[in-house]
Amino acid sequence: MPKKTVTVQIPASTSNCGPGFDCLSIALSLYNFVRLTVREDTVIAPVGEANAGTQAMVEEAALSFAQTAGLDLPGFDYEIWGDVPLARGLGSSSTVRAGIVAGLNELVGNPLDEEAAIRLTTKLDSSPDNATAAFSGGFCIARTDPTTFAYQHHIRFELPGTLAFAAVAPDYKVMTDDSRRVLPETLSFKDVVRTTNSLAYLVGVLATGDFERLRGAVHDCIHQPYRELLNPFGHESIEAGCSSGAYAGWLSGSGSTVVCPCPADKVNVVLDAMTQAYAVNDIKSRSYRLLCDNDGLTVNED
Ligand SMILES: Nc1ncnc2c1ncn2[C@@H]1O[C@H](COP(=O)(O)OP(=O)(O)OP(=O)(O)O)[C@@H](O)[C@H]1O
Ligand SMILES: N[C@@H](CCO)C(=O)O
Repeated sequence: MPKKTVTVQIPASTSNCGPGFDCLSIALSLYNFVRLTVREDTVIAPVGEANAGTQAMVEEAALSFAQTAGLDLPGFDYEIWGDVPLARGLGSSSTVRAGIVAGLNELVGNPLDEEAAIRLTTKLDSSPDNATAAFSGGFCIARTDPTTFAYQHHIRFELPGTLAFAAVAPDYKVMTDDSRRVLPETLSFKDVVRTTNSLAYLVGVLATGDFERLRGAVHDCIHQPYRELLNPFGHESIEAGCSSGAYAGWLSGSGSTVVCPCPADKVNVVLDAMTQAYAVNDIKSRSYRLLCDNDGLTVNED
């Protein structure tokens, strides 16, 4: 094996973007890092402490990578660090899984192309939206198989630095599994029509860059309303952001972070308003001034 140590930088992402459930995602300028160093034996070991959950997540990703690539599993030491908050809807679990897959792929000579690596990460993480943005960067539209929901392909385009993303992560966690359990089995025809219209319009606006057209146009009736109980004051925070100059707002992924796309010169005032909506209800929060990451994950040999 020619390479011994690689470090992968992986962007966070805000998925769904309101109406684009499980298919839209925007990579963000907030990062996690995964460093892998090949060992002489077959052990997979953390550098320093790691909890059992993280160890299991890394081992599962490594085993699946080896099976998919048709290779013997190399032993390696791993380190994971970065700024993406856990269980806050900014794709933290996807960053870790994508980092392991991309790092191992590089160490063994890149047997998987990007689409195969995204497919594997989606299989591990069940989030085609987050996985696509983590690898490709930019604004991504993921296509999944209509029967199995397995990842197929994606389309991506870049977003400019004039468009900022005000993100506020309240001081409570929401696990994706819990947030999917509250979703309904069936939906009303009107709710699907409303959401589909908004989804198509949102993609059109982001593709053409006339962001003013987002105002009042981004609605979701198929998952956000059902997730409100798990995300107290998220709706109020989005409303406050929109009233302070944001173009729109949505629950990021499965929550708990809320994100408002806004003109870059308004991001501070928007963030203040969004944060205040939690503060008046005695909920602490962390705010992030972000841009779209148009590069996606990068792999560097140390
Ligand atoms: N940096 C990390 N190190 C170790 N484990 C992590 C890390 N990031 C995420 N995880 C694992 O993933 C779980 C969170 O995954 P989950 O899918 O619920 O949230 P998320 O990825 O932050 O949100 P979303 O998928 O909605 O964007 C954590 O509880 C932890 O077990
Ligand atoms: N699209 C996913 C993202 C979370 O991983 C969801 O909303 O459940």
